[in-house]
Amino acid sequence: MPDTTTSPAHEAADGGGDGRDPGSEWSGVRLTGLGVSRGWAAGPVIRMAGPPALPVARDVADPAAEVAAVARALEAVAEDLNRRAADADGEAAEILEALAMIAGDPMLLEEAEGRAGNGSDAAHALDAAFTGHRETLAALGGYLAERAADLDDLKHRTVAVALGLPMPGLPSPGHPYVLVAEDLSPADTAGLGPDVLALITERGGPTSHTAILARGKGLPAVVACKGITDLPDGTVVGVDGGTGEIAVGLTEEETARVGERARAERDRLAASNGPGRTADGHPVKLLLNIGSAGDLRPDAEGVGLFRTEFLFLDRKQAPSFEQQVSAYTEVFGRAEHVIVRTLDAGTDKPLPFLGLPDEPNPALGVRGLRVDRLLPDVLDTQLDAIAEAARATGTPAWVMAPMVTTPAEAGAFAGRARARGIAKVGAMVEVPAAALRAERLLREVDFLSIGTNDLAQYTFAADRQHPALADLLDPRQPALLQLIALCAEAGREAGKPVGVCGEAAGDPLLAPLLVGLGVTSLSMAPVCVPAVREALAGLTLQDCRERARSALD
Ligand SMILES: C=C(OP(=O)(O)O)C(=O)O
Ligand SMILES: [Mg+2]
Repeated sequence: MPDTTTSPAHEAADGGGDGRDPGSEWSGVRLTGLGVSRGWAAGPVIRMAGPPALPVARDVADPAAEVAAVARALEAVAEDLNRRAADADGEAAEILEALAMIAGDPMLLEEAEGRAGNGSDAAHALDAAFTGHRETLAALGGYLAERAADLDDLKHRTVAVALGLPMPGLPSPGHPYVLVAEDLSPADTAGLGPDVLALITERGGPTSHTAILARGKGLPAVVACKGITDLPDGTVVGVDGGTGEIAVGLTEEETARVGERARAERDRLAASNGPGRTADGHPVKLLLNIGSAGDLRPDAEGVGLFRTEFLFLDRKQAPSFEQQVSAYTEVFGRAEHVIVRTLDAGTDKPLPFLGLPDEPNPALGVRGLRVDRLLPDVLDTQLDAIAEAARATGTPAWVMAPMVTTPAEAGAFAGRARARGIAKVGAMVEVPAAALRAERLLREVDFLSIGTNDLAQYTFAADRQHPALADLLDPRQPALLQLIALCAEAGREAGKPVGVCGEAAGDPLLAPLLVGLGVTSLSMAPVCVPAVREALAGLTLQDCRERARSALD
């Protein structure tokens, strides 16, 4: 593999800066998707393989060769998992080691070898052996039944090896690469290692949680890119996460230039600092959207959205009170103002440990605060843990609930939070019903935070993950702006803060418009702060208001 890689991804490059688009200078074939996380990168693509399809059983001429192939496949999978475990730490390492042990289980080997010795080809022998073990575990119920999904994962890996296909799951080629996938789960995205330069998916939408996680990691990302999974592994591409342009077959010189541009842009934006304000000094708090303490930045004005569910995405067991206290304490100890959002599970953010039932229409089902209807203990434990972390650090906790729909829900949530001594209680506005009743909501809570990602999804009845509906989800749509204006007006009358924490807040073209509508803070991925600060500093409050007025028209 020639050394054609560059890694601006981890340098928090932002493509918005000097107005030049390095993509416009790239030669060769182009593919286009939706740019969802700005920054540039160049390097060889590697596709994330899906589970292998089991072909029709072969006639076996040499059973001994199949027996040997079975053993080799199990060994290769165990070795790969152990290698990954050595590179990981904490819980991830423990999970990988446990999986490696299952792959090395002598009973499994004996079962699969027995089938291969009796005339099955290696892939079918492995498939049958894993399926048998899975059924046994599922029948035992409880914790062991939960391990059944692990066996499916191992089965897919070993069968892929036996068929000579790449193992499914995140690749670990040992060099930097651009990750290409049909789609990625939030857990896959959260687990991306430092060798991933950028990610490109064939499906996905601009406000999907995969896009949000990529932005949080400062990783250039393009979604809804048709044809990207047809590229052979190793093809060198240039990625512009701002425009969504992918240049295929970049030259070495072009690759090097991408790295230089990204570095220069990073340096330029790093020079911007200080609190958010317009040219005439109107203050607008610029806050961070984080998923863990690792996303914090020292120069920020605080955290406007701590997505606590991102801490627990791939867990099979509910996090304990103590584990939560420790995670929240880590953040409270390092930031003075933190708004914690209680767990927002469901639809595109599955939390397996909750064991929520499958639903025909999950985005309209039991998600966010509604999970409390089925599992009230989960919210109680989380509020206890937040209150304890606040006490331990002396940081006054601000807490808000996702997917609040009615003032009664807001009031009930506020009552439970206040009973624990939580300083400020808020509601997210993500459902049009909540925006329409913002004034009533503010009788129950101390602040509102507008989640434009979901508010757009529910206002326009357009799935936020749907690549073909991005135009409907555009937050410039007057209907959405009108709902935001209603909330801001209610906040002004009540004398209570109303912020925006959806992805719109981090867009330097939209941020002034939101300020013009009257919102008091903008919370965004850390990588977006410098460009938004710069955009606000170039306009007066009156300019912002005029932009808002013409957008509403
Ligand atoms: C901030 C929001 O919440 P999330 O993206 O996590 O659903 C939103 O919906 O805008
Ligand atoms: Mg939301």
